[in-house]
Amino acid sequence: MIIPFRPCLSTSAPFSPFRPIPGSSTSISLDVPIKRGMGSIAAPRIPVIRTLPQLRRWRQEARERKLEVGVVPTMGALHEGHLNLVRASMTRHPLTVMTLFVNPMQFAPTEDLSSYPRQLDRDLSLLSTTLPSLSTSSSSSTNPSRSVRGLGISEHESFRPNPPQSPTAVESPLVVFAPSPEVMYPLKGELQDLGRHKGVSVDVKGWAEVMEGASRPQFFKGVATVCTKLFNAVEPDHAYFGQKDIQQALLLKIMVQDLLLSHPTSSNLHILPTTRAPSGLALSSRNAYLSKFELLVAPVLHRALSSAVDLYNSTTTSLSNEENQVTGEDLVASATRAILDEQERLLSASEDDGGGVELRLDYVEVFDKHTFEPVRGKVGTGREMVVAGAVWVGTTRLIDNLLIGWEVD
Ligand SMILES: Nc1ncnc2c1ncn2[C@@H]1O[C@H](COP(=O)(O)OP(=O)(O)OP(=O)(O)O)[C@@H](O)[C@H]1O
Ligand SMILES: CC(C)(CO)[C@@H](O)C(=O)[O-]
Ligand code: BAL
Repeated sequence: MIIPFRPCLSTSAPFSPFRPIPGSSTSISLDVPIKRGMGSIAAPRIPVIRTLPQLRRWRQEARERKLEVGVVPTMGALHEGHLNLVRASMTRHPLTVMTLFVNPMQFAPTEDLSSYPRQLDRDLSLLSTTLPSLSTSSSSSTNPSRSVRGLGISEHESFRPNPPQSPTAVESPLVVFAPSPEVMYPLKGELQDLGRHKGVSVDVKGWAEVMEGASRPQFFKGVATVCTKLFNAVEPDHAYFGQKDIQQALLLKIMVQDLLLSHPTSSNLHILPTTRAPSGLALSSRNAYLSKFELLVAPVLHRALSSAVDLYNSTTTSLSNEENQVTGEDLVASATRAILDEQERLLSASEDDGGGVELRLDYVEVFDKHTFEPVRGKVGTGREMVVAGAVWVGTTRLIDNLLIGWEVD
């Protein structure tokens, strides 16, 4: 997808990510290790913000300079799907904050909080590939500063040049906010067993109990709570979420509308398309749990959802008679059939074809984009719907969805 460039708010000249913002003693700078010699290329480094006071100073400075801020909330273990969200935000706004926080509150005590992949070094080096390399020469002006000037924001260890060579201070279009659980939940206490949790939580009743919420009853309370906190902390002008977690993104739009949030507003909370592997499998941090044999089976979810969309498309385009139109039940049955067929195939398949892999259907559903109600009876045309599902491949739970009648940003 090509994301159109939109001019940044109130900047008098087009924003250049590497153009220093003049006149500040507390600007965020990004130091760049460079090789000596003409025209060498350097990998930029990403400033990491750990505390609320640091974040607030950084945000205040952005506000004073009228620089728009986009936020990309994540739990880390980054992949190309996350990077596409960051690229979109960086294309549209002069400053982007990626948040990296594995949020205990959205994991039930039985879920995978302790094993969830945490790999900050790798995440930072992947993120640095989203920043343009700086082409420079040995005659570049040098600035010995190697921290983010004035704000006490450190660069991550792995990004310190060793040995330091002529670092050049530049403004960073991208910073990472990686808070500890104590920063995000200052009352501390129980965060997973919500029956014993003391403190604030945010409940989006009526939208949080169905589909993903039916399978993961505390998931959306945890997501809504942490995103409210992240939005309060970052005060983003815009926020970016992935279609892969479509119910989450739509529910957060409803939440910011109902809480009257202004940073971001509901219309500035953007949903971007799912990034997929060539097999169709939606990229997901949890794909790292899959064995090579399970990876052969995992794309079945996308195939199953595609079969429902194909059925919808074939009936709405070929049949003018409303009597013959497809029903929500038909779409669910089509996707379910594809999963059951794969289960049957696996019973007699060789190991190299996924034989021995356990595949279980959690749910497949067609739901209305606006109400989250399951679609039943004749689907008709012009309705905005989501075909969504979840499967277990071995001990890993995977989700995916496709849209009917509408598109994301
Ligand atoms: N394949 C993808 N394409 C586009 N956006 C994605 C993709 N995967 C995740 N995202 C988005 O990235 C943001 C952060 O998601 P998160 O850190 O949970 O990663 P994840 O891959 O979804 O992890 P998990 O496997 O735990 O679900 C969310 O808005 C999510 O929808
Ligand atoms: C939105 C989110 C970062 C909240 O923890 C998480 O649910 C995710 O990564 O999708
Ligand atoms: N991508 C949503 C985060 C979760 O599954 O916990």
